[in-house]
Amino acid sequence: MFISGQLLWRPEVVTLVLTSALYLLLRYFIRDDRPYPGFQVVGSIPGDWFGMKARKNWETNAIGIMQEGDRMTKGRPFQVLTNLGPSIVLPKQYCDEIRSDPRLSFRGFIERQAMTNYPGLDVVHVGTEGDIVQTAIRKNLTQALGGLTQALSAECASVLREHLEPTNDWTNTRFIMPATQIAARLSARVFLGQRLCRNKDWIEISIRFTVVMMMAQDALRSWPVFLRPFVHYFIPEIIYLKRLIKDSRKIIEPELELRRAARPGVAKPEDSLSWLDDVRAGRPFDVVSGQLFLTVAAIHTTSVVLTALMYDLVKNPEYIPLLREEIIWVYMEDNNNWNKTSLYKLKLMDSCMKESQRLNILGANMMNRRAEENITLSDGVFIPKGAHITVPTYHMRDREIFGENPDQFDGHRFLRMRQEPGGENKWQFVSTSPEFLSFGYGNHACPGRFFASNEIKIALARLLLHYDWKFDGDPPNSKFVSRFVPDPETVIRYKSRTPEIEL
Ligand code: HEM
Repeated sequence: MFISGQLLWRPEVVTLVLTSALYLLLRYFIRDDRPYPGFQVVGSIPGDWFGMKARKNWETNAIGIMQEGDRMTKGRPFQVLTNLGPSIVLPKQYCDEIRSDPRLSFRGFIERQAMTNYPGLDVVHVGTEGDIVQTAIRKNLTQALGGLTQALSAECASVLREHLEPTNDWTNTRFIMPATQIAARLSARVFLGQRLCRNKDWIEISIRFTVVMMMAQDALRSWPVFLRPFVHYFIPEIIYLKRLIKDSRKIIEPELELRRAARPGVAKPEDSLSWLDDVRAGRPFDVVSGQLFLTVAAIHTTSVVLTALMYDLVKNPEYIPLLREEIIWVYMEDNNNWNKTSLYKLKLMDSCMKESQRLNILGANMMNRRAEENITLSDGVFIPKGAHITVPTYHMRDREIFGENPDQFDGHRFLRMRQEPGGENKWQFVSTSPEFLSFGYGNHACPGRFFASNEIKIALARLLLHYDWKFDGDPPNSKFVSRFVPDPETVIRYKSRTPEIEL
């Protein structure tokens, strides 16, 4: 007892104890996950001082927590402790009120999610300045889409030759890999143009960038808030991310210089490199960051949606011959060509795509925004400046909205819903509404969804006409329950078939 008492007062032990106490105090008081006043917290765990268990709970059971919140508050707003910090959950009846409120910013959400206050991670912030990317997609890309179908289809054929080699035997593919290549190459075709779209280094960077960025965010977030300003310089994932940005500059900037140096009057290539430069109209804007932001927004989202769709079709193979028939009919009706309206006519395909997206939504919550001012909603709910809000998506399996067997894949569901009065515009793959939040809703709803829709249709037409598909064993599923994440190890099987028509 006496010896241990003496030991306790040795200077090194006292220093250690005081340092540890100071560390714990700082960690407790300087944090970014303190709940907001005035909203019931759902999903917290007593004694979980640093919110570690609550974050884990959110990761594995976000839908369950929000459904519990809905039950506890009888449909009123409440808050949850997400892995990014607290968020106020507004049920879907608030969607129309908040959709266009300029005081609710998407950029603020990105700032917290991507930790854009740190060099390297700030690339998505730089890339979204002045809504230049968003305008270029809304205005230029969407208008150009009708004329791009043939070029994208040819690009897709080239990807498939390389990544789903022709074979007469049933062959395994980890489908997320070719799906990612398709999304990366088709995106590169419209983002960087013909000259750079097959540049292997760029394709590699564009696929890797999002993954490294997410790893870098996780690595930094694992440090206590007060240490982050010191440690971010030494985090290997952030150092690697900065290298990828530098490498991107080496690829994109010479092409940009060439175009800027082109003689006036010479037509510029139709791609986002030109559009971003046009839309910025002399305003300072880093086009390379803009392109990297676009790859983050476009590639893994599209490849995951395409993968979920293929899983659903191999699980429900009765749709494959019906879809083939529709593709052949539309293509032949349009004089053996993809013209401006051909993809719109693929209505069963559109319905299957939407059904798959309904069942395999990428997030348990959407419409993530930060309040840039104090806001009082029409029913008196007060959202303090700086608070983050979000809307749950679990109602996308609601029988009252979507009809019978809402947990089962029904490829005709949205085709039927489109035929009901007022349904034609509401239930297309690209339509957004409070009931269907896969592309978000309102001012910041995904502007790239029209391009994503075309990419998926073009790719699926080739995947179904040129290959047969099946799976052996258990049906392929998502890695997580609350959001669709394909397990990269999941294998489905394919073999070549002779297409009835040459696309
Ligand atoms: C199927 C694939 C895709 C899905 C599921 C998807 C989903 C989303 C979602 C949920 C949002 C947030 C919307 C909100 O909070 O209201 C978003 C935003 C965005 N998406 Fe997509 N997206 C996809 C493909 C693309 C593509 C291909 C592009 C580019 C061509 C793109 C560009 C963007 C941009 C720029 C934003 C930010 C909008 C803003 O800041 O206002 N997305 N997307």
